[in-house]
Parts: sequence; structure tokens; C-alpha cells
Amino acid sequence: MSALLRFDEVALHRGGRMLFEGLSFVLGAGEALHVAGPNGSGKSSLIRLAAGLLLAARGQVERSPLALADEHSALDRELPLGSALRFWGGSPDAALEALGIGHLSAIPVRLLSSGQQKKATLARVVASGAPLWLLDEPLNALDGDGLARLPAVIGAHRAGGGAVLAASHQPLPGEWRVLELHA
Ligand SMILES: Nc1ncnc2c1ncn2[C@@H]1O[C@H](COP(=O)(O)OP(=O)(O)OP(=O)(O)O)[C@@H](O)[C@H]1O
Repeated sequence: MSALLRFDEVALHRGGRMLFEGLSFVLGAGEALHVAGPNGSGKSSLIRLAAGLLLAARGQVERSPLALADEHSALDRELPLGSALRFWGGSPDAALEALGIGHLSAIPVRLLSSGQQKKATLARVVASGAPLWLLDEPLNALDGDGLARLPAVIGAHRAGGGAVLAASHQPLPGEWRVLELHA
């Protein structure tokens, strides 16, 4: 598959209603798609569907190996941040530096602030080496430093042939195609 993510006539039923149907798009190497829309329109659900955590009512989803950043850090709260990231394999040092949290490597995850945990979750995605990144509300809880770093992190991933699908209720920095969902 040359596409890293492909939705073909996808319908998703959730919470007693059809969130969307007939949804088709392709995300290729270097591409980024911003899923926008009001509260409850299905942005997070679309991300979870792309991740394989929800099943489509109709249609097909094809995906490359992926890394997901949502409200769950997926990091052991009792371990120092660096060790918790190493559980997922690879070398997280460069990812920690890219997110500006290299100095927190020895701090247990449970002691990190919410913004630091958000950066740690993003560092896990960066360190994963997965070609497809799925980011649910990536700007939430980030401070000015995090907001300033994210475009470069995403830009480097795209320049390396990766793709990004991000759900956000606010504008995302950089160049994105936009998919607008409706309530
Ligand atoms: N676990 C669940 N079980 C049943 N319905 C759910 C569940 N999670 C979400 N929904 C419903 O699915 C719809 C879409 O929710 P979703 O969280 O995907 O929207 P969203 O666009 O991400 O919203 P927000 O901007 O508020 O985060 C809502 O109507 C919600 O009530």
C-alpha cells in the first residue's frame, strides 16, 4: 500500500447515531490531515477508528503501522520517564530532546505535570518510528514552548515520509489538509 492510511466509504455508528458515512480519503507519505469540527462531531472517534480501536459499520480502513497519542499516556506511571519510554523500544533520547523534556528523563511519570505528560506522550509517538501518527487534540495542555516545538517535530516526520492524522478543535500550525466533521 503506497498510502499510509486509506478510508473507503467508511461509516461509523456510535452513541446511538451515525457519526459519519461515505467517508473516503487517502493519506500518503508526507501528508497531514486535520480532522476539525464541533464538540461531539466524532473527531476522537475517527482517530480511534483509524487506530483500529473502533470498528466501521460499513466500508474499509487500511492502515500502516501507527502510533497513537490520545489522553492515555500509555507510560508506566511508577517508572522514570526515560525508562517508561524505553519500554516501547527504540531510543527515546532524541524524542525527549525534540519535545524539550530531556531534563525530565529521571523523573517518575506520575510526578509530571499534565503538560509534561502531554509532551511525554508525544515523545513516545516520535520515538516509535511508526510511519503513521494519530494525534488526538495534540495542542491540549501544551505551553508556549511545546506549541513552538510541535511544528518542527511534525515537519521532520513528514519530511521523512511519514503521515499525520490529527483531531483538533483549534487551528493546527503548519500546512494541513482539513476534513470538517459536522455535529
Ligand atoms: N464510549 C462511547 N460510547 C458511546 N458513545 C460515545 C462514546 N464516546 C463518544 N461517544 C459519542 O460519540 C459522539 C462523538 O464523540 P467524539 O468524542 O468522537 O467527538 P469529538 O468530536 O471528539 O468531541 P470533542 O470535541 O468534544 O472532543 C458523541 O455523540 C459521543 O456522545
